[in-house]
Amino acid sequence: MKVLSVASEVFPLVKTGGLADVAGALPLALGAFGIETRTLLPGYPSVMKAIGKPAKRIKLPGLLGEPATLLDVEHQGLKLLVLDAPAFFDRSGGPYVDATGKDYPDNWRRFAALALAGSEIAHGAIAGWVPDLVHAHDWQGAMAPVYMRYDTRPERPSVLTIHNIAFQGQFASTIMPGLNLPPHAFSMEGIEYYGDVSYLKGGLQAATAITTVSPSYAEEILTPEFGMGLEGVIAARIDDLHGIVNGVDADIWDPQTDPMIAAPYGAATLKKRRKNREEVAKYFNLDHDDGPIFCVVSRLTWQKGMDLLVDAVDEIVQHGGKLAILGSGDLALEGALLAAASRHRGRVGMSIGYNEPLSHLMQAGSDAILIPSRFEPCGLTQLYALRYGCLPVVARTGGLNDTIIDANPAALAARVATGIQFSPVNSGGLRQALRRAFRLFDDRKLWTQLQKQGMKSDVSWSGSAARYAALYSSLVQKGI
Ligand SMILES: Nc1ncnc2c1ncn2[C@@H]1O[C@H](COP(=O)(O)OP(=O)(O)O[C@H]2O[C@H](CO)[C@@H](O)[C@H](O)[C@H]2O)[C@@H](O)[C@H]1O
Repeated sequence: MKVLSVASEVFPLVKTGGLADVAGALPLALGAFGIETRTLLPGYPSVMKAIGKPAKRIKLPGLLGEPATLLDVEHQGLKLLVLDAPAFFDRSGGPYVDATGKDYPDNWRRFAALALAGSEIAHGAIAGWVPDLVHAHDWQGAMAPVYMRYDTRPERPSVLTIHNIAFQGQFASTIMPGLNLPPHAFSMEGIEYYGDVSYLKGGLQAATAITTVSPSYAEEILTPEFGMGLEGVIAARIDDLHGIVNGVDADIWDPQTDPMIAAPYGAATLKKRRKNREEVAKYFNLDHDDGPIFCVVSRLTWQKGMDLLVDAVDEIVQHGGKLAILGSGDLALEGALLAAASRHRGRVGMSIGYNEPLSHLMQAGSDAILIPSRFEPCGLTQLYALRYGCLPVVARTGGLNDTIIDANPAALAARVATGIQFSPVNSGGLRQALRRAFRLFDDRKLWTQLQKQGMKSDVSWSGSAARYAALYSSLVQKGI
């Protein structure tokens, strides 16, 4: 089977968050099920620089009036179709924001163009390679099923995956004439949303099936609390909704072979973690004592519960713990955490920014990772933590609920616990979870047992890739 994946970021070429990890790893895992995935992604300058000479260049008819070429290239095992469309993607700054952090004003055109290219590929733009199905990711890819639906040529099945419903790609209706869609697409059944245009809503209506990245989150987004206004649209499609938990690329995230950590180790050689722990302490200027090192690797946002972390810092320090934070995001949260770091020198350290190698070292050298998210479609950092023997302390929500087994008495007795879950997700809940973590850490034998149980968890892609493969097959067999 041939599948076209449409994503705005793909690891290792361009990453701002978990979407890139999934878009980079899932195609490789699907190979084992006889599925050949090609991934369509924007030709940002960094991507254009990183890819070698393309095997083929395929000229597309002008995309929304701009010249565009597909570069057919293989990169680290991934088959890519890089959309070389300089009017949209050749600019300094990030994938979505300019150098000052402001959204590009033409994001609506940029990601409509990406999606339109996906639809053109589905309709045979590449001679000899017509996908059986298109798999689009998040709002940036969501218009691919929309363009396919409103095309007069025969439609192919499509899947839209929601990685984060908080980002919906909502724009003023004045963009309609620029989208090259028939006027009736601006309707309840199409992309109209409270008088605006919503790419995600349009995709949810047009895609043959909808997936999200954990079973719990699939249930949560049916409620007003988590659906962010789209709960009604999703409820109407409940028969086509699937929750499939993410996996991790087990080759990249392997403490036995990871070149980004100070000392490799495995479940049988946990003592070797110590060297990584020392390096984390050194990097963050933390005291070299036995108090547990908690870490945070995250976007610093309300979603991730970083205001709850601000409230919990003093508690960590009072109990003799230490905290290493890597992240960036909301300026007020950055400021509050920096203030905590200067208030607690030697106990709290912070690195603002995005640092992939450091994130690996922190998983390898910290004792526990804190993930107090208010909502978490899946979450990947707790899965990396399981692989690295770094105990996840997580909010009981979404994928965190589905992937971590709380160290309650029954789970401890059955020797299946892999972390700590807390609820309600508020400052009190997090502080209570921290107190539990300190108690467990005091019993080193038990702590080691928890680390080992976590490291035994199957967080690979194999089970979930099988579920995607089965879904694709059923959709292709059923047809439109
Ligand atoms: N400062 C930093 N430096 C280095 N690395 C950093 C970093 N900040 C974050 N990261 C990395 O970025 C990724 C974040 O992935 P998550 O799944 O935790 O959340 P995100 O909200 O981006 O993804 C959304 O999509 C994914 C994929 O489906 C869902 O798991 C998730 O719930 C959903 O919110 C991880 O690989 C993490 O290590």
